[in-house]
Amino acid sequence: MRIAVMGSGGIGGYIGLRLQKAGEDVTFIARGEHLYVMRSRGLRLESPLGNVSLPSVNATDDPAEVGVVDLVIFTVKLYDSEEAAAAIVPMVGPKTTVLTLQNGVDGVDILARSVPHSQVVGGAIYMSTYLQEPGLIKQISGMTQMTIGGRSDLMIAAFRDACERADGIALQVVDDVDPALWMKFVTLAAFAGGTSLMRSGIGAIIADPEGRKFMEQLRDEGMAIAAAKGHPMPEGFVQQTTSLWQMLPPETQSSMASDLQRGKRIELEWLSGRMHALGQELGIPTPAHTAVYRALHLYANGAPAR
Ligand SMILES: NC(=O)C1=CN([C@@H]2O[C@H](COP(=O)(O)OP(=O)(O)OC[C@H]3O[C@@H](n4cnc5c(N)ncnc54)[C@H](OP(=O)(O)O)[C@@H]3O)[C@@H](O)[C@H]2O)C=CC1
Ligand SMILES: CC(C)(CO)C(=O)C(=O)O
Repeated sequence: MRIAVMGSGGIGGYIGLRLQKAGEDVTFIARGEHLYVMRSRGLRLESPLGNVSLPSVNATDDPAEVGVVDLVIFTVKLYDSEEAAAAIVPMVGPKTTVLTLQNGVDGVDILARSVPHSQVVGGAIYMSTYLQEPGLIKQISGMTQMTIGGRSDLMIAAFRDACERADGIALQVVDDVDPALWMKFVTLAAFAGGTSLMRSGIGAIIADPEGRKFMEQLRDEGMAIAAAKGHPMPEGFVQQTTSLWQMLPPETQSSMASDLQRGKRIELEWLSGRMHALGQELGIPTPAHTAVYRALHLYANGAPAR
């Protein structure tokens, strides 16, 4: 199958590399220095699961040059979504499926403003990867799980076969992905908000009684919002998140926290910002998410000038 990866950073670069290694025809859409390095030296992965090197990859910054593909894997940050969604249109024919693996619950709707809603599939991915330097993806834990929708979609069936042949991707395909998206949203909005605002790995936060309370508040607010939107968290969710916080290596923090530390833009608007907005719409108080949103808003577009 012909696959294009729109946004070849931590997640897109990782999935695209794994699929090309498994024999798929992959084109990476990228820009800047990363594109230049991929074109001249290929793409590498450093991973606890084993390092991988692709000396040669197809990479471009121009989706029109690629033409129509079978599957677009959409992995730009949420703040780049509107522009990137408009840019993929030349790669989307009537039989193309567009799979978003973005965090939050807005990815599908943003894409559906540029391509037909019926061709967009959502997915929730549990993985920790980032672009360490141009041409080099770093994976910092062995997590490889993703749950995506589109069980009756032919392109998703082909994608599932490709993932089975590939290393380092544990894929589950379901009919209705909304429960998985909302569960990740509630979990991640708390994790990203807490580790970003408290500037620490999860271990130190939950060892501190007030830090732990704040994490619990973030989680409980998310659960109330999700339930009011018709997506209650499953039985045992509270215990599950508590165990997750305890099991993760103590230094673990979210991708939003590491973007914040590196002075990059952050996906605040679609995580705590979305919880805050939904709280206002539904009349549900979200004091912890609102505090995260307001306190980090100054940094949403990258480190402010001093
Ligand atoms: N990284 C992780 O561990 C996880 C991330 N996620 C989610 O996955 C999504 C992607 O995150 P992540 O992979 O970390 O993001 P990255 O920033 O690592 O990668 C996104 C890439 O897309 C590029 N890009 C953006 N717009 C365009 C464009 N128009 N044309 C070409 N390239 C473009 C960016 O380039 P540039 O740098 O120049 O802007 C960047 O290289 C996010 O929603 C994130 O929340 C989910 C689970 C875990
Ligand atoms: C918590 C984690 C690593 C899980 O995939 C994540 O989604 C993120 O940090 O953005």
